[in-house]
Amino acid sequence: MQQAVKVTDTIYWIGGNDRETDLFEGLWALPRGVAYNAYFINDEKRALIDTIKADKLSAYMERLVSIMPEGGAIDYLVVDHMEPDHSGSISILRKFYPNMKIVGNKKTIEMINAFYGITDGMIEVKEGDVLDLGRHKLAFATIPMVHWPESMVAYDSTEKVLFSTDAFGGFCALEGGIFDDELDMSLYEDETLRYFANIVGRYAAPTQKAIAKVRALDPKIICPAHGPIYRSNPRHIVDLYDKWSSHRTDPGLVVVYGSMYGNTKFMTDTIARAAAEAGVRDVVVHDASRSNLSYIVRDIWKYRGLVLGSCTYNTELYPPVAALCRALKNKMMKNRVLGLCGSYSWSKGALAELRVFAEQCCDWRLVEPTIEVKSSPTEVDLKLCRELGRNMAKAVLSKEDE
Ligand SMILES: Cc1cc2nc3c(=O)[nH]c(=O)nc-3n(C[C@H](O)[C@H](O)[C@H](O)COP(=O)(O)O)c2cc1C
Repeated sequence: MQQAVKVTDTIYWIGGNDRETDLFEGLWALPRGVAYNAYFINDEKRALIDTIKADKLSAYMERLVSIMPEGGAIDYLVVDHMEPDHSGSISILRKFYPNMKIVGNKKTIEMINAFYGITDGMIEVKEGDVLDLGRHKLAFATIPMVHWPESMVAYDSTEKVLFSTDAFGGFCALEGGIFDDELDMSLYEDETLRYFANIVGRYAAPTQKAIAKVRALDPKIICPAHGPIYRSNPRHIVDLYDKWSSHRTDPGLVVVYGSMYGNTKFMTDTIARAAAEAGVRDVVVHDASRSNLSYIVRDIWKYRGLVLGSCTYNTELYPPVAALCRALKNKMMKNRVLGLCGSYSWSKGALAELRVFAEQCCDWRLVEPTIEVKSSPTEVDLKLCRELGRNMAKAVLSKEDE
């Protein structure tokens, strides 16, 4: 039987790892899996913090019963977030523990009804309300749009433990360790940025508000709904989320191309080489057809510069590049510098669409020259590519664009 893991003497991790789902939300690659964290507080009143994706319930239940007295009851289920990877087992848990009260805010309660048809046995909490479990007192704070409108955190003031739901979460299953001091955090930081950029990033402004609330609490342990539990350095993950959600970037360049026969790729490779020669150490090149969008978006979130290159496809932008532009507009990223190039053979199309994209991203600065090539780049075109690479390097390394 799988065992609960102690977070403190009376708080336990009862989550599960998912290495079977290939695409989170049907979109985002999960080569290293994802963890769904949930917690149990063993006090005079027993409380669960969140449930788990329905097909992972057996792991959750095994861990829970490993520390429950036989036939013991659960008094409360706190629902911090209604996305089904956390709420998916509410109905079955309610059947298992019929007297368990479900604790959520007004929006949570509406959603529980809409998702699971549950209308009774609920306790509505508001900002600042406290649930008394005995020794532990759980205070609730809403963090709307991090990641859904009903998202809230629960803070145990007794042990200074914050249950932070999707805030401070990350991809990657918990590989043996579950705490920040037990894991290779360089891997988890990459996977946490990839999670932030793709799942929470659009809601950067609400994330900033959530961070202000969390800093005021100054928790000793942060227990997110995905990824490691932060107990050795909880401020570090708050600082990282703060950096990412305030659009602070590193001096690097992401180069993304959409190319069928290599001509556009030749242009973007030439730009990347010129940027490297001009001193940009971090240059990341993505083939838009092959890299999962989540990695491209992660790297664009990290670095200051982006070069987009696309061939023309049936009068339009090449479809994987169009999908990326659409995703980037949705993310509302700020404070980036952008270079563009495109190719065509008869009617043009790709570069014009990239220029429209640049105008729509009003917080991005367009770096010249933009380059449009007919079929294959000539020596003159390649010279312009090298010029763009050097100008991107200047913009990326300049302090003014920070
Ligand atoms: C299926 C297909 C559709 C294309 N549609 C257009 C088009 O609508 N307008 C145009 O000017 N060129 C069009 N082209 C030509 C390419 O955009 C052009 O040859 C470009 O240089 C190819 O770049 P690449 O080598 O990076 O794939 C098309 C090419 C293909 C294979």
